[in-house]
Amino acid sequence: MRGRLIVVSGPSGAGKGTLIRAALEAVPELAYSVSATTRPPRPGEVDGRDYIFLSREEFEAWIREGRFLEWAEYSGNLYGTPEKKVDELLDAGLSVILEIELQGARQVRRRRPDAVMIFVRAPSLEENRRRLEGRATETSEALERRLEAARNEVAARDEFDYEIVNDELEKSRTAMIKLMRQIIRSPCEGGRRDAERA
Ligand SMILES: Nc1ncnc2c1ncn2[C@@H]1O[C@H](COP(=O)(O)OP(=O)(O)OP(=O)(O)O)[C@@H](O)[C@H]1O
Ligand SMILES: Nc1nc2c(ncn2[C@@H]2O[C@H](COP(=O)(O)O)[C@@H](O)[C@H]2O)c(=O)[nH]1
Repeated sequence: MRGRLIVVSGPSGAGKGTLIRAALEAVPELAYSVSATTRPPRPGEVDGRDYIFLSREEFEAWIREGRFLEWAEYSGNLYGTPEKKVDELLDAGLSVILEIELQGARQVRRRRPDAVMIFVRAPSLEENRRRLEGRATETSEALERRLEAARNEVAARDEFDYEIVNDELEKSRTAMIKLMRQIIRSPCEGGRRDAERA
């Protein structure tokens, strides 16, 4: 049986990656879609595992060749989901998580109406700011750009099927794992489904 396509979106710093890592460790039927980006690697990031790091010219060639399921410009860099790999994983019976921002999530929703859409946010924008500051991966200018984008993203949260408010970490990890198991078990019906808030 083909796996489910699962989009996890929400502001930068909300904790998407943290919750996705917990779900990948706990649920063997899940796979992670490795995105391509023109953003430079952060210390510790590995090409092919965290991202496929491309130059802008290479990324634009991939766009022309139709290799992306979705792509978007975010905070001055390009990000995109290579489509072929996603379909290979789905055909192998795995459910595939896309960790992507809002413009990309909307594209996936249009192109793959059977995708399940999950929104992750921090309990407040102030807490989101604290997390981004604590992660210390952004310049102050980039951090402000990400928080500006976060305001628009939070305003769009009703476009999603499920929402996880990532407040207390252990509780959110448990909610994410439970939700992933529930999605994997549920039949693929296409279109929107009843949104049980996580
Ligand atoms: N519930 C939580 N309470 C406190 N800190 C958290 C919580 N969840 C995640 N964090 C921390 O917040 C920071 C941002 O988390 P993470 O990198 O997972 O966010 P993200 O949404 O994946 O961001 P990006 O979209 O930029 O990749 C990290 O330092 C992480 O350890
Ligand atoms: N539209 C897409 N957005 C993506 C993709 N891969 C990651 N992202 C999102 O970009 C921002 C910034 O990520 P960061 O690693 O620089 O912090 C974040 O919201 C990611 O979810 C993608 O393939 N397409």
